[in-house]
Amino acid sequence: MASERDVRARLQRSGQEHLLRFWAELAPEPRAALLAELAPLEPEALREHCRRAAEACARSPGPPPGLAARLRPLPPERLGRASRSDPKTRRRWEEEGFRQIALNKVAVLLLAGGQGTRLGVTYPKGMYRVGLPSRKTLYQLQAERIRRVEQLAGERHGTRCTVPWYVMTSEFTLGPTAEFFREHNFFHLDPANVVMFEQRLLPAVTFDGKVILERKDKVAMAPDGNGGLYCALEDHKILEDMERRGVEFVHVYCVDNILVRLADPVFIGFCVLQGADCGAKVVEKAYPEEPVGVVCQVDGVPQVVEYSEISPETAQLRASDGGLLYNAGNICNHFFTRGFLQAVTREFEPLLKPHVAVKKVPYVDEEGNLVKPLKPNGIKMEKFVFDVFQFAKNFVAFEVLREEEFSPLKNADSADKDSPCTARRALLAQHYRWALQAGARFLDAHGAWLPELPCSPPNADPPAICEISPLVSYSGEGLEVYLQGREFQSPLILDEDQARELQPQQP
Ligand SMILES: CC(=O)N[C@H]1[C@@H](OP(=O)(O)O)O[C@H](CO)[C@@H](O)[C@@H]1O
Repeated sequence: MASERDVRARLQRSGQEHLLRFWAELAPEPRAALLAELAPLEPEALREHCRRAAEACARSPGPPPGLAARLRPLPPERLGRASRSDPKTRRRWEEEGFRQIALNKVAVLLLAGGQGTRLGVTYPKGMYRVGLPSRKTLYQLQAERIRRVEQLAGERHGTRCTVPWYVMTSEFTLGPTAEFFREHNFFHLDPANVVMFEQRLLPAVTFDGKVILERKDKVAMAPDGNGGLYCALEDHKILEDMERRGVEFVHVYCVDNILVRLADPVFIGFCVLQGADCGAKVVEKAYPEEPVGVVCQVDGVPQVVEYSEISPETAQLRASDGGLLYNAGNICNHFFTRGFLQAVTREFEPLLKPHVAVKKVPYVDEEGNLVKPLKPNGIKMEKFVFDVFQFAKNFVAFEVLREEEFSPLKNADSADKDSPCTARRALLAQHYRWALQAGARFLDAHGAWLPELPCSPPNADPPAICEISPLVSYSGEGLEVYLQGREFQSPLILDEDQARELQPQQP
């Protein structure tokens, strides 16, 4: 283990010796913990990290000057549309996607290192229950969609196949996530096909470039953003694991979208048939200030401009058809070939520029008191997963329907958007639509017909509660055998047991 002297000397070189200012008061155990935390910080890198943070913070907040003039919408040839394509084309994409899945060439990778601060929970977001009748968590829904897509691909191609699930966690989420998966028996996935790995943490820094002490014996550390993925892939030899398994295509997604389609065959097939090395799913932005990044071009190169970095004037610009000019909302669902990820980890990662987030970071003051600041006092530096798009040789975007594929869980129920309540409604409304399309009808408690969609306002509960297990249907397929011409009273919970009961008996 590194000695206090070594660590102190290194900290001096990076201008951060204040981190040991409570050393004399610490007992042996906290001393060891602090040294263990400080020892891996390279002096030059730490000095540079602090310098960049202070410098970025000194610049005026908001979009970089001149950005607006460099932006253009994505050209139409880079944009595919799931909803506006003819059924034959869609089917071709889907078939290709299933073919690749059946060949075991597709993996999913979950970005789950975030701390869920806006949602206000102390545990990983994936463990959250939005209040579905089944009481399923986000993790469970995702696991079941993986199982179902494996099954569908396997049935089509007469084979058994696997979609490995890579889960990037952080120091904050690894322990509880791993335990949760174990407690739930990996949701009946083979644990050998669930690979958890940890992203790095970086110290939070004050506005004048000093690393913050959270306690006398602990540095305030934060995950390095979802773009920390690329270092983490390298740190944990994840691309080698993919290569061993024969994985060629990776669907990367973030944990909070309740409607996420894992390894979506339509998206995968579209990207593969386009010969893309990198792709992003998008939805039409709902309103100019919506907190989603926009997929566009900067100086002719595909990029995402994050919602925190676009000016309100630019976000409000209209195209000639009256719609938003920057309309392609990023839903954090990305496609990468393994080859592209390899090029990123080997070559491009150091070129990714960190973004600055100004946050309230609890700290210990000069007298040793713990302080919970009321105003932002610290800087966290984060890389963004989509910042690698600029290095793609063939980038494509793929537009999907919001109501079918995007309802993120960001805030607590006190907010009117992107909350547990809106996520639950989005899922239940979707399942109600699927059930009606499959020929079900719903009755109220008095036996009267309940209305069919679309009739309920977007923010209301659907007329009947209907929840369909992902193990029964991945994206609305195959429901007619259970539902066609049948009447149900709300709630209908169509899980595997219920499906067996509803299945027509073979003579
Ligand atoms: C760095 C990053 O990936 N930001 C993403 C991500 O935003 P967060 O606010 O960080 O959750 O998810 C949004 C979609 O939910 C997407 O629009 C945005 O661009």
